[in-house]
Amino acid sequence: METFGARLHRAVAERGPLCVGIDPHPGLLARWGLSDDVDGLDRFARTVVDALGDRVAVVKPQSAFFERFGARGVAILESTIRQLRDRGSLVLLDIKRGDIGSTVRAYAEAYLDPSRPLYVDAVTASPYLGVGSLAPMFELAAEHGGGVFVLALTSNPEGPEVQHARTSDGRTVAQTVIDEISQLNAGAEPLGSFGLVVGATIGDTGHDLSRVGGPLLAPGLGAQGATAADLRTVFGASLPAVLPSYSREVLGAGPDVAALRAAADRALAACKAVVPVAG
Ligand SMILES: O=c1ccn([C@@H]2O[C@H](COP(=O)(O)O)[C@@H](O)[C@H]2O)c(=O)[nH]1
Repeated sequence: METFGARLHRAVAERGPLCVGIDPHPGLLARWGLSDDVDGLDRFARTVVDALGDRVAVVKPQSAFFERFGARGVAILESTIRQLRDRGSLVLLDIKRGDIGSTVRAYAEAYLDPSRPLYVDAVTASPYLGVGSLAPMFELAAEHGGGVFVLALTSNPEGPEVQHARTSDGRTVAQTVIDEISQLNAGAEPLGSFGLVVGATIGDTGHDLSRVGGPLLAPGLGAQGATAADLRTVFGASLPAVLPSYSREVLGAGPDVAALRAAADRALAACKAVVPVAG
């Protein structure tokens, strides 16, 4: 069984370092001339899949925008995941789940067990009930070749009040998350399956990402104000592990498929100028 880290490494080598989100905001649905209902959601998601599913390394549906429509929205999410997989992009589902361990096990089964309808390549997870509470997610990911991206230094301005707080040993909360995830990836080649979320907006915070050994998802580009050039400041020597992520910046070019592709190509070109890709 090929690990998520190995699949991601290959996908980035083939398609380039880019993740595009599917975030059907009400405002974007309106701009695309779509209704803010399940029909609009379905058309939006299908258009993104048709435009990008066969050319972008990773596509990241944002679960919240599908959950807005209840069971029918989740059914569209299921179908979107299948369509993306058929077109060859890796699917990273942005759910940011976290809970006590026994409940985390159920989340892990929902998203990382290949027999389940919402099975994806990787998910995002929140470590704020303690990184250890996510252990069932790490175990199931390891068993089935999945990946988990854990929030470390998020792109929003409110993040530092929690993430930069100091623990009793003097490290920041974020650094403890970074260090625990680094241990999970020890010895993994060419890339570990356990990643971190580190916003492109955060500037140079002095956190040590040098031993992570897994992918670093960088949201915050485009609509939140960060540029590809900012990745240099945030990641420094860890740039080769960075997976830049854009949602609204690319989606805003729709609904025309050619325009969406052109926007993704522009984003990729900007990232390629900064993020070195191993062959
Ligand atoms: O720190 C984080 C973690 C996750 N996100 C998510 O990424 C996208 C960003 O969308 P844009 O339109 O490119 O701003 C969205 O789904 C967030 O929930 C993040 O922004 N920051």
